[in-house]
Amino acid sequence: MHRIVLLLSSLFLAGAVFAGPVLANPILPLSSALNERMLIMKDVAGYKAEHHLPVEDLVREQKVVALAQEEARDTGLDPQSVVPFIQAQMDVAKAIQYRYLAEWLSSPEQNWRPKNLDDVRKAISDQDKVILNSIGQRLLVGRFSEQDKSEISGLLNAPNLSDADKSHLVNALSLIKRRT
Ligand SMILES: O=C(O)C(=O)C[C@]1(C(=O)O)C=C[C@@H](O)C=C1
Repeated sequence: MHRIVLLLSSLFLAGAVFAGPVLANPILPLSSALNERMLIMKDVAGYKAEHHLPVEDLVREQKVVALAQEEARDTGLDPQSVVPFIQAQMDVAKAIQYRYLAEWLSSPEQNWRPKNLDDVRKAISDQDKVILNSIGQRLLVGRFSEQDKSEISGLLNAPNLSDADKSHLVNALSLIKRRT
């Protein structure tokens, strides 16, 4: 009986120890929002291919940066420190789109139509909010460690994403600071 009580209480303690950090750890929601953002690039590339639009849209990029800086302020992040990260996300987004376009030259996508660009851009902004919020939460308990960076890299799995893209993203991510 004594042993059972001991076993149950140690299981309970182990649960308590694990439950806290796992629930409080924003690395999973952060990585899945990063993946979601990159997955959306298939629709962006498809729409641009259909409408003969260039991948790079610098006017849109300025808007994305401005929206992110606003979100950063609301989340307690230093708005200036998010700029290299947001730019890295857009660099990677462009690289992914170019890879889709290259792929479609020899194997066009069958029975598939891209979503409307306005809807897709709304979805991108929504993911940016989730991403910046998770980063804000994570920075409340300290900076991103090397282990966090490699954990995030390991969770990034969107199609057409290279290892160099992953490093570019996580390196820029670790430059983000909270507002002082
Ligand atoms: O909205 C677009 O047109 C995109 O291609 C997406 C995105 C982004 O990542 O937010 C990427 C590249 C463009 O230059 C502008 C914005």
